[in-house]
Amino acid sequence: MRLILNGKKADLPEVRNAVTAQRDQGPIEVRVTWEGGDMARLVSEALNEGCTRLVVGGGDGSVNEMVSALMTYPREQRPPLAILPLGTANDFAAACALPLDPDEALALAREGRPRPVDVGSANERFFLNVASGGFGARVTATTPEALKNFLGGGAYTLNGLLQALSFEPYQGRLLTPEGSLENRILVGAVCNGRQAGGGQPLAPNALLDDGLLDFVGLSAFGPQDLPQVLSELESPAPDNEFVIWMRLPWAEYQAEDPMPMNLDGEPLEAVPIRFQCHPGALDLILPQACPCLGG
Ligand SMILES: Nc1ncnc2c1ncn2[C@@H]1O[C@H](COP(=O)(O)OP(=O)(O)OP(=O)(O)O)[C@@H](O)[C@H]1O
Repeated sequence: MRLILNGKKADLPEVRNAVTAQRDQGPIEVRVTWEGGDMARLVSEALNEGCTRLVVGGGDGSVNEMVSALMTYPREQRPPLAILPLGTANDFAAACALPLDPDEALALAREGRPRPVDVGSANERFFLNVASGGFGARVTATTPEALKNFLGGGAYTLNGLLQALSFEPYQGRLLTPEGSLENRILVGAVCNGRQAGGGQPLAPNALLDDGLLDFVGLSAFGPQDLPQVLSELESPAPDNEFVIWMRLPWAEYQAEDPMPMNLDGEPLEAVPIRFQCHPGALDLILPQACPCLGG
């Protein structure tokens, strides 16, 4: 088993102790990144040396780098991957109920059963967790709570929704296998995992192994639409007018101007953007009781 660790986290005593303790159970080789780009090189080295199980130690950004590196290899050459969550938010790991304790995470990495999971892509870039767009791409302390939480199941506030009225929406078209949808979107997300932005549950029912991505979004609305928006937030349905909920294998966003996107924490600005689900593209080691697995 080979652990590729984000160098930022390499000195954490709990990581060192966990590796030492787990070495009683069997060998763990450790490699450490120094900067962006090292992950791809270390993955290449691991595959050349015949590694049969990889562990990525870091936050969602490191997981994304690992997945992006693995996706450049043919499916049969991608070894099972485990996650040692060491980020601040660890949104992907948290939604998957992965152990946050390094000892437990490494034990699961060693003993756990690999499960095939989907990987998402936006143009030529990959994401394992969530691609968020519009205002969601730049979720900061000043983002109105309603936009951060609008799909979070009641976490939004009426005041926040009123603030959303002042935002300039992104005018575009979503081309899907089921047809084309003209939209003026305030915020949206394409979800393989369930949560992003430090615990925002954007797609609380998304599954990692359904071969589909959850497209969620909030369309621009006027003051007169508020009751309708509130009722759609309460009970999301596919035929909603303002709150978008769709499960699709792919969709393409077309627009005059690019919408800022954020793929597992990394920025992307492009038009068009083709979102694609790659079913079962990766074997991930997940807990037995992972809520994000359907099959
Ligand atoms: N030794 C290092 N020191 C600093 N940054 C590094 C190092 N090695 C890799 N990186 C960078 O770290 C980033 C990913 O880190 P990480 O996964 O911890 O991010 P994150 O999800 O933003 O985590 P956090 O939640 O801690 O902010 C990548 O952009 C990568 O280029």
